[in-house]
Amino acid sequence: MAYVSFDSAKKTDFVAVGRLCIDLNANEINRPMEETTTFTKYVGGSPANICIGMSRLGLQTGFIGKVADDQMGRFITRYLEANGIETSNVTTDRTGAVTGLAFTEIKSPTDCSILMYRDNVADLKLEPTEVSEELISRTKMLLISGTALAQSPSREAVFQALDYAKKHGAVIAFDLDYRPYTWVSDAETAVYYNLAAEKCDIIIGTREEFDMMEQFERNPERDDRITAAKWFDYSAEIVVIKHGKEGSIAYTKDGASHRADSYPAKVIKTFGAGDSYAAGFLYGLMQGWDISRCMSFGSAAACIVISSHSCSDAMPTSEQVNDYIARCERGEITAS
Ligand SMILES: Nc1ncnc2c1ncn2[C@@H]1O[C@H](COP(=O)(O)OP(=O)(O)O)[C@@H](O)[C@H]1O
Ligand SMILES: O=C(O)C[C@@H](O)[C@H](O)C(=O)COP(=O)(O)O
Repeated sequence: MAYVSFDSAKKTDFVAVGRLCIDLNANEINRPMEETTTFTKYVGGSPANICIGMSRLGLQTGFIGKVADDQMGRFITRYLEANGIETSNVTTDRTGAVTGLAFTEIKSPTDCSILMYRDNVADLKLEPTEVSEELISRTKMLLISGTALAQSPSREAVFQALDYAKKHGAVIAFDLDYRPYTWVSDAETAVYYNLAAEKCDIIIGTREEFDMMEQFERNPERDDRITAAKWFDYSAEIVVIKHGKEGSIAYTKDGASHRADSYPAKVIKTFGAGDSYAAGFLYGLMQGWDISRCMSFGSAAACIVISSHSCSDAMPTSEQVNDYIARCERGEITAS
């Protein structure tokens, strides 16, 4: 059964709005940042990673965002273009804002952290007037990501994109992508996350991200079913709650739930799991697959990325994901 339907007459499959940044991933893995001296540069930012993932999977994609007027900004735009992503709505900041940097620390496969440099970043300067209604009008699915709600004018730009998506019948997906350091207060965070989530058809987040959104509500047992049920009174058709290595659970508006285990992986670092899972899951929905198959495909995509050094550059093709699932089924891959 299809929980969301896509307008096949539209030319563009998928557009993401929000953060375009740089990841600098430690080359010396299994070491704290204090002892790390070299890094490899990749395009980063959660919505950018998801969009790159969708493009690798073979979809027609585009991005709505803002980059700094510097070498890093041009590196990002060129990488998107090289990956077949339409950049007509990637604008360039003219105020001297900088590119956001994420330095990743890989202390062990399970102990990873991210040090973000995000003062005066270009991605949060996207203006609502810069959001292209024309692009959204020809797009089957729009993805928003929570960090873009952290500050004006990017916050208003996201709400403008949501308005255009509603007006033109695009399916709206929300990857919660909660990064505490971009926000001023917990209350402000919860209020804007909830306002945006009300408008979305598909909501994907970790248990901890939903906990943040529920700080004014009663869910003492942190019950996934209670979390999901709230959103079916608004626009949601599917709510996915991720539990790291423990897998994920998806609830649908008809009251059903679907659980997916994770696949084994030789983990290098855990970041990037959520972005690749989202790309795989949303791609599956666009193919008309049932929810369990979408979750399984997302889970395998996540394993490929966490077994790799990068997030964006490691986003798999559908052949790679299918091959990974087949190898797991044959018992050829075991956990690290
Ligand atoms: N250590 C792991 N081994 C195998 N799969 C994992 C692991 N960590 C995460 N995953 C997969 O990635 C998905 C998303 O990961 P999760 O950590 O919940 O999201 P996020 O990266 O957004 O915090 C999980 O549902 C699971 O399928
Ligand atoms: O989102 C960022 O700005 C950083 C990402 O590019 C980074 O690699 C990462 O943290 C991925 O996040 P996840 O998929 O939620 O683990």
